[in-house]
Amino acid sequence: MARDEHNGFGDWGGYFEAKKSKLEEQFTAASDPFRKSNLFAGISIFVNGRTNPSADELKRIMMVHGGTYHHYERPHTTFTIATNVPDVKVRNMNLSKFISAQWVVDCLENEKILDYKPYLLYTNQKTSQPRLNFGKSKNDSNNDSKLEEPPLKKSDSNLDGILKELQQAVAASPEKEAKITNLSTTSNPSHNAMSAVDPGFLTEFYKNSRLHHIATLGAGFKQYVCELRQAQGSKGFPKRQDLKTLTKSTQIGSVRYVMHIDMDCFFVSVGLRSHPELRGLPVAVTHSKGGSAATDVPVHPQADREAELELFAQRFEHHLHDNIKADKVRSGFDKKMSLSEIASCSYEARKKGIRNGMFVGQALKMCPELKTIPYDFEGYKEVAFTLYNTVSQYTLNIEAVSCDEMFVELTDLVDDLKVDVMAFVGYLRQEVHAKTGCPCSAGVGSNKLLARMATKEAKPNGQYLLDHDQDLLAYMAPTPLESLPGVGSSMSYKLSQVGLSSCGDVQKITLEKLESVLGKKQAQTLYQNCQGVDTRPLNYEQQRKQVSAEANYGIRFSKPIEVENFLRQLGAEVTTRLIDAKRRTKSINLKVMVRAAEAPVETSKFMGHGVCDVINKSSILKHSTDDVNVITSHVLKLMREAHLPPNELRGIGIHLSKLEDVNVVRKENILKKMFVKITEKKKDQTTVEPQEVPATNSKPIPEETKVKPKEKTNVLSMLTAAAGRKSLNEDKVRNEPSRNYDFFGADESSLVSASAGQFDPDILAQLPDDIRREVLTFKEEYLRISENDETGRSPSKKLCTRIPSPPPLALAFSPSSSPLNESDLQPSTSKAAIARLEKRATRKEYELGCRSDQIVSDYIEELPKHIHPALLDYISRPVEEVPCIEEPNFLLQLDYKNLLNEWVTKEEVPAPADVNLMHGQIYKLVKADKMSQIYDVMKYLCRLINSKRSNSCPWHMAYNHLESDIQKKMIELQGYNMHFTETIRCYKCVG
Ligand SMILES: Nc1ccn([C@H]2C[C@H](O)[C@@H](COP(=O)(O)OP(=O)(O)OP(=O)(O)O)O2)c(=O)n1
Ligand SMILES: [Mg+2]
Repeated sequence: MARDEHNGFGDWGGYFEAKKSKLEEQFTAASDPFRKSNLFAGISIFVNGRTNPSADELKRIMMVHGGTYHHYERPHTTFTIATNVPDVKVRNMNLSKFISAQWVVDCLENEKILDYKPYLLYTNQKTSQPRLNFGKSKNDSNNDSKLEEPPLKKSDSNLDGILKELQQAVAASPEKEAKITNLSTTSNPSHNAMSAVDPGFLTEFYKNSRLHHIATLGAGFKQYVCELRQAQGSKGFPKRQDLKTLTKSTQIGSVRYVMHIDMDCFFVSVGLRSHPELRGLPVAVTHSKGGSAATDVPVHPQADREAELELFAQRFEHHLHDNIKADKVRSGFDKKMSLSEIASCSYEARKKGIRNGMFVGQALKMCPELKTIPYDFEGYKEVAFTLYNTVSQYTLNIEAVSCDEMFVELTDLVDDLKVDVMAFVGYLRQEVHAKTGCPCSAGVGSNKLLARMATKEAKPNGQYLLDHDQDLLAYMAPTPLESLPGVGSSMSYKLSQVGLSSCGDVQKITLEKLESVLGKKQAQTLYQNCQGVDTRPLNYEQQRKQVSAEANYGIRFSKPIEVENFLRQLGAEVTTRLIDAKRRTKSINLKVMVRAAEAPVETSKFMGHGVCDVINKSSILKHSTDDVNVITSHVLKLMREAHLPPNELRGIGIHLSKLEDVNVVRKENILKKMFVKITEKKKDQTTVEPQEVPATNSKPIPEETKVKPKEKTNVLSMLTAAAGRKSLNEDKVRNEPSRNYDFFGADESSLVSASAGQFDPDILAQLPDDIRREVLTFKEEYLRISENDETGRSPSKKLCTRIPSPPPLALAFSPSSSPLNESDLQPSTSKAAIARLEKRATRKEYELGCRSDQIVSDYIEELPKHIHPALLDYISRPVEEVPCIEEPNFLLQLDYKNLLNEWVTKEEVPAPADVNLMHGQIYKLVKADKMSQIYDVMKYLCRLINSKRSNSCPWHMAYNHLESDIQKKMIELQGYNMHFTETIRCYKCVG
């Protein structure tokens, strides 16, 4: 199986291609002896009609000055030289390449390649490349008859929204672009800088954010394919008729063909269309202007680049096990080098060791002659649409991956037309190149994995078929594991720890061994992948699962009101995107990047985010929404709950998930039904109004969203923790005034909704007398303990005895301990569904108001670190009355997951009795040699705990304690350690 360089034109096409190539070869051979200069190196011309100088003279000029003369127009012809061309021809031609012969003459005279734009024949904007005006009517321009038809299918109304957004995003004036570019290079940042406080910041930020453009385009094309498929009906593919002339297939029987197609150095290829003089050179697309601007970047006097980058590197190494990123960061130590990233670099640059994503400063060290070109977001969009529209003429079995990449199922097409698959691929690539002026590569295999592998072989500007009779094991063997789908830095680290780094390594071990490292599901997939097997189907109708808006540049605030204003803008932005996607959300997540305590205040990348801790907080809604007021008010509430000082914020994002289609008729709400039943059952319990009513929410909170706490301990925890937090905050603020900010009472902004540290009198008033008394007693005691803490006496014992002890797990065995019966959960009666719903119900209660686990955990989080061991002692202390569950071991019961689920989701702090019980049951499993059951139990338990709030430290401690105990027992009884794949993710209590 050799690389298929065949152009795919089959019998008739092959002749012309051969002829063209021969003429080119003759031309090249003839030119050498007469070569005077290499002025036109990398440039090819085709002369169309009469010109002055004549075609012969132009040919001679090219010959002696290193250029190429094409006797026929080729897709890769750089320019078509002409005086004018009849309209009828123009319609099928790429106008961006038509220039006057005078350009050749002037280049020769000036002895350098001049900008060709002033010589363009067919454009109404002589100084730039002709632009495709999406959404603009044909009559808008006098020259429209001469302009190429936009390659966009205009029937698509939703797409118009995406396009409009993109169009606005790329319509930045040059001055504005310059302003943003200067942000990273200005020597006096405070004068020119635009920060998130400026009202126009967000618009400006998104205009210039490449990641925003890539993400928007990628999501847009997934939606585009869906809509093309829905609009397709029974129209068929008339363009398939053109393919009937292709080489016939020699394959007998049905063989699966999946194609992966990807543009070559996409951003660079698009950019080179307006910079042909740079073809063949090392080129990179980046915000940095390159040259001295990239090697002599002014840095804030208080920024400590080395310290900051070392912190970054350590985080990459220790948390993500990503040495590549760590090395990249360390490469940026040089004080004056630009930290702008290279979005894409040409293959000539790659030969010098430059890679996409590298810092410009570092790249310039490797290749000082590297040329940098700016972004052309409009161009990327235009080419991407042409790519998708070209493929969709032949088939709609397309899985959009990103703006420059897709998978295409070719099996039906090839069967239908009985053509050679690679002949089709060649034809398609030629068509894309001819229409866009940009090369692409394609790989074909019997599944997605192999198709993508084949593309790697094909690049640049080629195509490759991984034959069905190829020895796949041998082919896959050298492939590094991290290049397989789903293998990220942390999984590849885990694998490398047990000596597995390539597919060949995995091929040599058993599946069981791999399962003990990764767990069943991941191991099975990886095992198959390493053998070239990939069972993933192509996903044609990818529904949007998440919509987000995030800014991690320019985030500098000093007052809560500024944060609030910004959140309102971001809320509006994310809601617009949600509406454009025709979706509604049920889950609102606020992601905040906060300067890490050890990170310098001034970041070395001006207005960048520097080293941060990431905090995520979410609200789960009862009903889906696309109302900007609802979304914004939840976001404000979440920010308020985070208690973060405005000046420490470095990045803010809103992520909307659990999306529902606006058009889908809602099914009966099972949860609502369940809540009603629970409420009925708990008529005797106290009812408490939700603590917070978002100030900005114009709509009243619906009756059913008001919270009914399950147990008095929740209310107690909430109230006592508020007091505790206040006291501890005061304590901390004294030592470290800029952190542990409390939005409450800090400013007269509308973020303020409660007075600091005080029990809400309204809630207090609604409590039954006995609880109120307990709360007030507890408050006094807590404050007294805090004072003791200040004087250095450990309050741990007292605190621990006051932490509400939930009922032991043993109670969970009694059906009456749950507020739910199976009948409450109609129509589903499966136990898994019950467990799921219970978990959701519990979570929902927390989100909607109680948040008891959050409050207690916050409270524990605030405790001085030295108290953690005491807390662990408490959790793991031997309990005299360990509930006696002899046989059968509940961890061997079918529904053990339900029990664990109930235990973990319902309790803020694991009760010692329960922890003891778990230890006892697990010991029995160790003794009975039930390793896979221990593995499954621990994995499930760990996942449950990790899915709790990140600061559920008592649970983290309990789990880690359990795990280390198991290892001890393993060594003692079995003589070896178990390998647990799940670990607790908490940087506060583990480390
Ligand atoms: N982290 C990223 C990933 C991608 N891109 C942009 C620039 C790329 O040109 C384009 C397409 O990404 P590819 O991974 O396909 O990379 P290229 O097309 O540049 O190179 P290749 O020829 O390897 O496909 O997306 C980016 O700016 N930042
Ligand atoms: Mg690409």
